[in-house]
Amino acid sequence: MKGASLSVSRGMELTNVILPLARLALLSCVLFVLYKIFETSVFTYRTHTGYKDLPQHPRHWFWGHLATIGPKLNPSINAHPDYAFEDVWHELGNPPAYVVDLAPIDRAMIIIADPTVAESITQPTERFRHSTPALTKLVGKQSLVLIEGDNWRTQRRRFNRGFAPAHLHSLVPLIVSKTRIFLDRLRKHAEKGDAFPLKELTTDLTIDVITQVAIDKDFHAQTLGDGEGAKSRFGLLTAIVTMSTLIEKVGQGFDLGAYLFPQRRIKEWIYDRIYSRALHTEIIDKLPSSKGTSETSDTGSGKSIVNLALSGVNPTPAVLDSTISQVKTFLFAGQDTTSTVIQWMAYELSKSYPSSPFYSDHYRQIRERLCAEHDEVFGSSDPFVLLDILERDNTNADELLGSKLPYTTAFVKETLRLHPPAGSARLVPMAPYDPTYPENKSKEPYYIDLPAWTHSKTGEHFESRRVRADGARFYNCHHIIHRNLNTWGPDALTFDPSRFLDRSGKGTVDELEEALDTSSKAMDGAAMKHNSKTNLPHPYHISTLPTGSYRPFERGPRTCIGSNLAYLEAKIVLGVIARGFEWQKVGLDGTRPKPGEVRYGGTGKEDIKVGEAHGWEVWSINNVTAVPVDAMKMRAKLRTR
Ligand code: HEM
Repeated sequence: MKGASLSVSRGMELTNVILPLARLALLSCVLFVLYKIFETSVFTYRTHTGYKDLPQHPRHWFWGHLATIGPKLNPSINAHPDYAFEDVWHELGNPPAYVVDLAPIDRAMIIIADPTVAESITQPTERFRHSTPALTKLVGKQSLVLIEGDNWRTQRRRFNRGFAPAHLHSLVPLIVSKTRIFLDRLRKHAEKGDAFPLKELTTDLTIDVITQVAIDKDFHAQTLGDGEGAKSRFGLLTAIVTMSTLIEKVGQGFDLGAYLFPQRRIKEWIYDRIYSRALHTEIIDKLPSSKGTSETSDTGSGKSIVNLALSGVNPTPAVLDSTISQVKTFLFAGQDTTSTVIQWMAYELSKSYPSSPFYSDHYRQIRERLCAEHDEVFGSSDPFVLLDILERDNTNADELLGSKLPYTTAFVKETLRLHPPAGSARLVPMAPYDPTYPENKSKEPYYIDLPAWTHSKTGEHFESRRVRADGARFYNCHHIIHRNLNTWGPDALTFDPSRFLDRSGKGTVDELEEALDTSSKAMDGAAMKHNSKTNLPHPYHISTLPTGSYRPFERGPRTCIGSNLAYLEAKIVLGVIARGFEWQKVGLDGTRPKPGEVRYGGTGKEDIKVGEAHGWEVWSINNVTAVPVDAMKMRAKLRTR
């Protein structure tokens, strides 16, 4: 009896504790839902009234553009949202910018197709000293991509040294040694004659390069088998790849599943811990105080980006934490992007062989010109001799990989024009009050200037005007900007490196950048009249286009820190894959297309529909950056001369 009354009183005690807690939890949920409804209503009202002066589809009074554009952005369509944005842009008559109003599900997004509008978002202004705040979601709250203001400026300065061309050129032998392993793996596929996903090889290569360059550590991504060492279930390399699949993607709208079932967040948290801990060990171990020397390294170079960033700095816990965040960003941003460029270069080369459905003399001549340049600079005896030359003596790597290879540089640039791996997403807090950015102090509305434009279908002319656009997300859609016929001319969709050569056909990256600046100053920013009598290698040559027409690495203060490294890697690899191999794009089943037949490289039924609709062989999907849908399945054959 006594025992029974004891358990009753214990039960009552428990009820007394649990009930108030349950009530509190319920109240919090109700308050949270009410807050969300309030926030959504504010956005819905403001976006419906605020952006009415921007070109757009007809809008539903409550659902905005969700009914018309939402289905095109459905993540189950296995294609990057850029294609949907491009479709809508054509439907609207190719305006300089237009609005996609996703309220009440998500913030409105202003899609930018015109270089001058893109420039206004990314150049410094009085309100945003380092350009409009970034929006990209990336690993680590302290990531260079996410931080703002003076914090960003200090971090960027610390790391700029490690990405400067002079420093990177000193690392050429190291990049070459990694490229040799890549070459061996390619050779094996060529000997077997099998169809293989090129992405596996290129991503392993870029991971090897970026880990070595950033922290001076060789993780042997190219030689480790799956499940071994850093590629084991909880290894660093697995964490890098897994994290990139978990990051929230801009342009995919509100994900109810992620809200209700937070498994993804938990997985993200676990892999982030693994990632941070492994890097912590690497970075702390290499601190002078840990081993009594600052020159510890796998390669003995002691010149990693982290070493340079930490030299002369007091390594406080805050400094180390932020350093780890930056390294995480470099490891993430430095592999997929460059890997993708290499894949598209091989794809563009494949069009120069008769087995491609897109084969023409135009593509064959491009390849011949590229290979002739390599023959001239490196000698024609052995297609891979450039690796020996660059490894032996890197004192003139600058000249060899720069001014001596103008066509190679132009080829890489043109690949980045037609296949940009990333756009740029920015966000302006809403004035006078933004519930999601209460710290925003500005009470001023934000405006963008739309240049005059003519509707491509109706011919209707619209004068330039100033449009209120605060609270919106801006998306500089590099995919559209780089394919804009108004800017790049009628052959904008054709791969042609000559757009980037100077008059003599010999130009360096630096000279070209200079040409860009000079032309912009001389040109008043407006679209140019293209004079076919000028002596330029292409009628819509880069030097005749408005400032900011070409922006694969974005422009302004927050331009990509890794662009020099990406160019360097891409040019060395192009030197190997252009002369050394014959490329053939194949479908997922690896079979060879019949002459004139277009093969699709998708992953399922939906993909095939997407590809068929556009006549594409391969296209991009959204993996935070844009990556080829089928991991670029190819066949490679050793070239005989
Ligand atoms: C072909 C290769 C690459 C492309 C196309 C590319 C593209 C871009 C773009 C478009 C941005 C601007 C993002 C925005 O405004 O939201 C950016 C920023 C950035 N990229 Fe790259 N990137 C490449 C390679 C790399 C490499 C190799 C690294 C590092 C090792 C890197 C590190 C970064 C970082 C840290 C930022 C942020 C810079 C800042 O805000 O100060 N990227 N990149």
